[in-house]
Amino acid sequence: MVLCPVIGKLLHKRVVLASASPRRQEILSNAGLRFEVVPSRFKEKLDKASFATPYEYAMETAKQKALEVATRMHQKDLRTPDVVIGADTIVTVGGLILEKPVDKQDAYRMLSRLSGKEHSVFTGVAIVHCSSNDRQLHTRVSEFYEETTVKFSELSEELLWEYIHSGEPMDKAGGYGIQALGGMLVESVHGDFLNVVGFPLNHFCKQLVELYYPPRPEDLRQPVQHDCIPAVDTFEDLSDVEGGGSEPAQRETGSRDEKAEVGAAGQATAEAECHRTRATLPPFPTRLLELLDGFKLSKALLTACKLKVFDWLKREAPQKAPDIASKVDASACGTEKLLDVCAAMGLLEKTEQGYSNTETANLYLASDSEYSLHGFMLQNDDVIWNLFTYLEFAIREGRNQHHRVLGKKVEDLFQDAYYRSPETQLRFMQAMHGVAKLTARQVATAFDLSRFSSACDMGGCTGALARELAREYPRLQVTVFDLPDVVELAVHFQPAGPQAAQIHFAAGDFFRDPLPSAELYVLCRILHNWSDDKVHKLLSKVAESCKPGAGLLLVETLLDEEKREAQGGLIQSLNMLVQTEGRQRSRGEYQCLLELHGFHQVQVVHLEGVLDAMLATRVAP
Ligand SMILES: O=c1[nH]cc([C@@H]2O[C@H](COP(=O)(O)OP(=O)(O)OP(=O)(O)O)[C@@H](O)[C@H]2O)c(=O)[nH]1
Repeated sequence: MVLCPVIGKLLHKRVVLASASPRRQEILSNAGLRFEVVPSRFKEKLDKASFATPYEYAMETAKQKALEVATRMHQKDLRTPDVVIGADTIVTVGGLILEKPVDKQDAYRMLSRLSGKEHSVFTGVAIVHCSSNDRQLHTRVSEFYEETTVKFSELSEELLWEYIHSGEPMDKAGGYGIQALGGMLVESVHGDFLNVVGFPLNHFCKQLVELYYPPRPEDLRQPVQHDCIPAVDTFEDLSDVEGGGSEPAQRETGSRDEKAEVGAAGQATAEAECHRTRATLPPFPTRLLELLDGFKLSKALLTACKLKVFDWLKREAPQKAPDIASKVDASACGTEKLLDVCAAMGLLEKTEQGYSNTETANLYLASDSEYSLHGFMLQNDDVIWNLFTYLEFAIREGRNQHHRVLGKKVEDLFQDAYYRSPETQLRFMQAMHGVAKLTARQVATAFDLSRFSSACDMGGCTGALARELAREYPRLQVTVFDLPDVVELAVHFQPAGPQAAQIHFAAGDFFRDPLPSAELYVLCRILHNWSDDKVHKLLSKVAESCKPGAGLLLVETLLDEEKREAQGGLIQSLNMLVQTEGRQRSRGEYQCLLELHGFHQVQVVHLEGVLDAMLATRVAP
């Protein structure tokens, strides 16, 4: 049901939300709006000093975000949207404009400025109506802003840092999310709460009413409240039997009379249709259909990686579809379709001259980039995709599905599945190397580890994390402990450099062989592979090898205790089910495991992305 009937005016139009903000998406879809999401690429770098007021800055940014999307969609030969909505939320305090923090220190600066004070939150909104004539894009912009004042309690340093480490501030204006943990910092709110969250829904509906039902001259003679959303019977009066054209209504005197001239039967049918639509048409299931299409998008991304499309385009760009097709040895028509989808997903740029990589593709999808995830993509395409086709069996049986994919029994997960041939082992190691390189710096710097002089990275694979630990702590000696086959290949992943002397590889099986001695043991994305029994076995071996005061650095994606949030973590749970013998665990579960094995003083830091790091200290037994 659409509460605000004017939202229904947009149901027949192609509406695009030019925003990556999940909050805006949620607010608008809860209001029954059907829309596509195309995040804007407009860089939020307007000169703040050139605006007389902060809200003008927010409105202009919102407008530029929406116009960038409208222009890009029009140019890309996608169908020009009818309406593009852009928004920008800022916080102002003491004459300063605060946007999203760039790092934890920035979040700290913002939140300490807000502590104990009142500040304003402005959201600027732009509604851009688009039309296309002779391939030219025409736009009409309607913009507005909303202000809400929020007062914070005095925040202690401890609370402030705990909040920052939760990771919540990073993608939020002013460094807090009033709708979640940040709500605990707030003493009072004056004005529209949703405006603080990122989208002033009430004002938006009023703006639509103004756009689609501008007051008639006779209304203007009567005392009419223009800032209200009309009551439902007012809307009945205003109902538009055409169900909405692509333009907002340009009400002219007499437009009602024209409707009155419609034949009685026709009017009755149209009214009945209008009532039926309003009463029975449920909100369009945009999100559901996007979820359904998710696997097709993944497969398109994986296929483009497998065909090395991004490698060819990194070498030479722009290139037309037939040229790429001949290089990747594929049909021209199929390649063009794949390239267009990649462009629509924001992985490629499409211009008259041809296709080029976006920055994301150059950074992460080309196989020779420093932070390439190409190996991880291939592992997903060749192994994980197949395992997920048996998800139903995994759910029914409660175990991994390698036996179905491989057609034989798997006794030893790594030897029989991942390392069953030199090719599968290399692909697995390349995948792990890509992910580890991307996250190693955050893991190495999550805590101050300078008190340790030796570390053992258990199952450390190619040594990507060891390298970052060595870089961060020049007096640390790191042993990478992994299976003999892994150690043999790992040298190929180790670049020469000053850290090489700090890193050593030791071959062994951590379930069977003695562990190398160290002051700090690292288990990074290891325990989630194993059953509770094996986790106990491993932790007791680590505990036995530790002297009092030794550390254990555990890195995993932690589930929340109720297993409701952290979509990434919950998907990892399914991933672990189809792929491994283990499972994702919550912070509480890990804390219990650690304490049971004599590791106390557990500290937790949430890292960017989905990982969490826990540091615990071995106490005397
Ligand atoms: O209490 C809350 N305050 C603010 C937010 C979220 O903060 C961001 C504001 O950033 P911006 O307006 O630049 O929007 P982006 O997220 O970068 O997305 P665009 O693609 O639209 O630029 C916004 O997401 C708010 O929702 C919050 O969640 N709580």
